[in-house]
Amino acid sequence: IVNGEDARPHSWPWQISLQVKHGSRYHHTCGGTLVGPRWVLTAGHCIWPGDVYRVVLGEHDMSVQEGTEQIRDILRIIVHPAWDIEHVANGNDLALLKLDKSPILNDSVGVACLPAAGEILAHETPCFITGWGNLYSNVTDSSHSVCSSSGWWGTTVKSTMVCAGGDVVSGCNGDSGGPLNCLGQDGRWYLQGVTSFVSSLVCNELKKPTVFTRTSAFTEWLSEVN
Ligand SMILES: CC(C)c1ccc(NC(=O)[C@@H]2CCCN2C(=O)[C@H](CCCC[NH3+])NC(=O)C(F)(F)F)cc1
Repeated sequence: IVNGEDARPHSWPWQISLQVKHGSRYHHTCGGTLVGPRWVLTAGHCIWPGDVYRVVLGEHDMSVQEGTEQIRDILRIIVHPAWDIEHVANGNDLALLKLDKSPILNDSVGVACLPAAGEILAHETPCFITGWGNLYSNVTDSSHSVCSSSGWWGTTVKSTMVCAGGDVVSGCNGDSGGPLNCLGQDGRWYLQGVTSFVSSLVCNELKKPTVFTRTSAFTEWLSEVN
């Protein structure tokens, strides 16, 4: 996250760290969100065939064993069938991870709410991008019409995506797959987006806000799996 700030520990209890195994060690590669007792939603572009992953929940400071961490192996990886790493602009940048067993839900580990099918964010809805990605870049979404205009992302941004953040705060590498957390009318936080891409020049490039996969466009696919 560029121009972000340290979160109060465990204030986003559904935020997970997706870790990839290199040799005998695991390291953080992407964010993700616990969306069910045994299901994590992340970005399709985080998954590389042949790699071994694990999920760490209840994490805050990665350099310290805080006692709240829960580590789970992954039983099954379901990448969205229409995701194509060669065509990021087509969208569908999603993957569902089935955990070998449910984590213990407590103050540090919780499940995020999913929005209703087709729900479109009201402008100025309070949203936060969270993650352990690169630092140095509180966000408002830019409307689809602005975000897909020329000078901005143009036709790269599809209606199955949502833009938020931008020239100040943005997601950055390592935040991939993490949540766009937005406050609902009921006072609950909703997973409105899954961090997909930023400018390849600089994470918080003007008129290139962070682009998220809009979860409300994938309600059907998300409900299919269990
Ligand atoms: C759709 C096309 C015009 C396009 C738009 C933006 C990019 N951005 C990028 O490549 C920048 C540079 C580092 C990784 N990155 C990204 O945006 C990667 C996804 C890359 C997938 C494609 N290789 N995503 C992230 O860093 C993010 F934002 F999720 F945290 C690449 C291609």
